Amino acid sequence: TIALKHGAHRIGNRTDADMARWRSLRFGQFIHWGLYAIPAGEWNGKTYNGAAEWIRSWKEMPHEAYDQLYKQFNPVNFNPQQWAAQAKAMGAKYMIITTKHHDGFCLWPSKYSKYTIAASPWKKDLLGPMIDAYNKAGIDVHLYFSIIDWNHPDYRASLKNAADSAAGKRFQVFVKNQLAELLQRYPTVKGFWFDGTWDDSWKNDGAFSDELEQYLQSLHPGLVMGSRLRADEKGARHFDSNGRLMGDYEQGWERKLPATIADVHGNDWEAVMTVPENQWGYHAKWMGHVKTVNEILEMLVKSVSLNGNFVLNFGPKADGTYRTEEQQLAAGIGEWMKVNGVAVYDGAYAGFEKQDWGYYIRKAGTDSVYMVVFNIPVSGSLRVKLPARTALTGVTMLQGNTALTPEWVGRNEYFIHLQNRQTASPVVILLKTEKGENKDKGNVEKAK
Ligand SMILES: COc1ccc([C@@H]2N[C@@H](C)[C@@H](O)[C@H]2O)cc1
Repeated sequence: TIALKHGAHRIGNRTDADMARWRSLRFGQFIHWGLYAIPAGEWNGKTYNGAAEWIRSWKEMPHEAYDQLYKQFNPVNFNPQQWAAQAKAMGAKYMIITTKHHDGFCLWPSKYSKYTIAASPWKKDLLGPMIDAYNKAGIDVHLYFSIIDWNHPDYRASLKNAADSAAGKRFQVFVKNQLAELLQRYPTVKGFWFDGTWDDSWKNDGAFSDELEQYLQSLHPGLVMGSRLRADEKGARHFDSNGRLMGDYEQGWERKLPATIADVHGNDWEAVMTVPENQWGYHAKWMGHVKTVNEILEMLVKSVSLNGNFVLNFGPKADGTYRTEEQQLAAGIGEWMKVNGVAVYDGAYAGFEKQDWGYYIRKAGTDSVYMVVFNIPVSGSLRVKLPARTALTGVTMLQGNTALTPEWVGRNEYFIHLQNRQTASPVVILLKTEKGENKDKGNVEKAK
């Protein structure tokens, strides 16, 4: 291995209570809200085909025009209690809010910037009421913070000369001040979700990002921060030059999921997902495929089955309301989570051989394993292959709490025959297992 001063400082996952809590929550809500919701992906009658929150970078959007939008930001229908109730009904256990996206506009009245909600017609802090409402609903809050800041005069993508370096130093002080300010104003937050850390100016100063992470931990012990914040002193990001994960969980799964358990290398990880193909901020015209409830449920369940968290993104409108598609999605997901969330919360990799019908999720630290079935075979027979010397002692269909009698096909293999093959939602079955050889305990049928 290479001697690194600013690489990973820990081998293996964090085992403290704050991280165990983050891991147990499994399902989060991302919220992208800001000035970009005003143009909503359109300008001068033209539609921007990129992600709505990137419209300032569109050649059809003059920077001056975008930078005046804050004068119109007035979310008169903002109702944080309603937002929190919707998230709670959906079954989300944590929420990540954009405090400041790449455009640099702050949703809180930062004393380090003029480009904040205080300068808008709304004037008032948006983060405080949101964090309070979500915490009251029993939902943890994490703060999204973009290092890239298109509005700040000292932001440099790269440092080409002494003047750039001086600006870069001033910018680092600004970042540190804003992050400390956020922790001081909102002490109940559980973590930061950093973004916009790909430019050379950041990548080439691994020492700063390392010191910043440690500084934030010292201000707020237990803070959970993903792998996107840091670079090591050789410019390696997420994984240091020895291939070791930096930060508390792998944060690279954006609009994509790992395929198998091998892809996560034993690390904690989190996936963040858009409802349409690629829109985080509110876009008036969603193009391409819009994910359904069952598609989202499969992504959530697959993530948990591979020891990860899954975060679904919402993009409120400029007036503070949610579009119908997002409201309906939240409600539909919540419908299923009400009955089956027990298979998601505290869920972990089961260690069973993957089958085509769906995913296994182990209730962390127990002998209970849930089967979440997305693909009922034409035969209606679900094959279950247990690890060696694991006996199956009980099978229960969650819906209706119905005991099932599996067919034992020898050694540690069973079939579970489903009577009803028509289902509009994923079917959840609870397996009780115990160490030991499978012998006919009367709770299984012998193969004929
Ligand atoms: C260069 O490609 C991207 C893609 C997405 C992003 C941001 N990360 C997501 C979580 C959103 O905030 C998106 O704007 C930034 C750069």
